[in-house]
Amino acid sequence: MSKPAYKRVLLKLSGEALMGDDAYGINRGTIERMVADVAEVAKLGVELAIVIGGGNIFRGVAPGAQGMDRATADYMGMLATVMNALALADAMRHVGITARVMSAIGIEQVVEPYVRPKALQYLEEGKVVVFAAGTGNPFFTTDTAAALRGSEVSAEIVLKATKVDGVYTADPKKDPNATLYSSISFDEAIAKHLQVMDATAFALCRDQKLPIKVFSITKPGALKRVIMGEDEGTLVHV
Ligand SMILES: Nc1ncnc2c1ncn2[C@@H]1O[C@H](COP(=O)(O)OP(=O)(O)OP(=O)(O)O)[C@@H](O)[C@H]1O
Ligand SMILES: O=c1ccn([C@@H]2O[C@H](COP(=O)(O)O)[C@@H](O)[C@H]2O)c(=O)[nH]1
Repeated sequence: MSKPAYKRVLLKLSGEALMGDDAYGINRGTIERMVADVAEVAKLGVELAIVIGGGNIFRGVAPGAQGMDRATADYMGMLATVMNALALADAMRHVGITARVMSAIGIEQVVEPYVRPKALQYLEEGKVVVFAAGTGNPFFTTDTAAALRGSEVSAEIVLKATKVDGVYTADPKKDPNATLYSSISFDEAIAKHLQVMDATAFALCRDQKLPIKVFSITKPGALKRVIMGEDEGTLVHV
């Protein structure tokens, strides 16, 4: 039987994808499907560190944040990711996966703080680690948190599980003529201002020689195919 292509990965899960067809929030069926995909690869023995986005909650409250100072709005966004992380860990518990949530901002009564050696210990023990609250700093994104935590835990690759099936020449949701790359270099993705991830995340991964795979979290079996090293999504490389 073929073996997974990776021993340790950083999986960036789209917050927005969690809302499924709803206007915002967490759709029960969607989170269950996502967790079933995660459980399938965790059971293969792959060490999984997860960063979850917050768009499903944050974009729902965004109109109320209009006129607010940017840093305050960003802290609200980070808190949204904590809610998603808690929901994700709870859904994993239901399917027999042990997960630990670690937050980049101090809210000890709710979740334990991010401590790198502890995160590494959990991964070595086979627990799934969910990194909440992004980088802990405003003016960043959870994509950058994925690049940062992926580098810190020495993941072999960042897997960006999102709503589109890879990196396109333009946003495929806006441009019907956009075409899919099977691979692209960091320099080209940055130079072409491809918005599928922010430039800070691309630059950090490039500097750390940490490849990124962008693929669809809504496509059945895609996560497993990526983990098995099969042809799926777009590879962003040095
Ligand atoms: N060149 C491109 N190729 C692919 N997708 C692109 C491109 N440019 C823009 N996009 C958009 O980027 C989106 C993915 O990035 P985004 O960070 O917005 O979402 P996410 O990471 O899935 O969600 P969240 O921020 O809630 O975690 C896609 O849904 C797509 O519409
Ligand atoms: O390091 C970070 C991560 C996130 N934020 C804020 O949270 C929201 C939601 O994150 P997404 O990456 O868009 O899912 C983001 O828009 C920021 O406002 C942050 O400030 N710092």
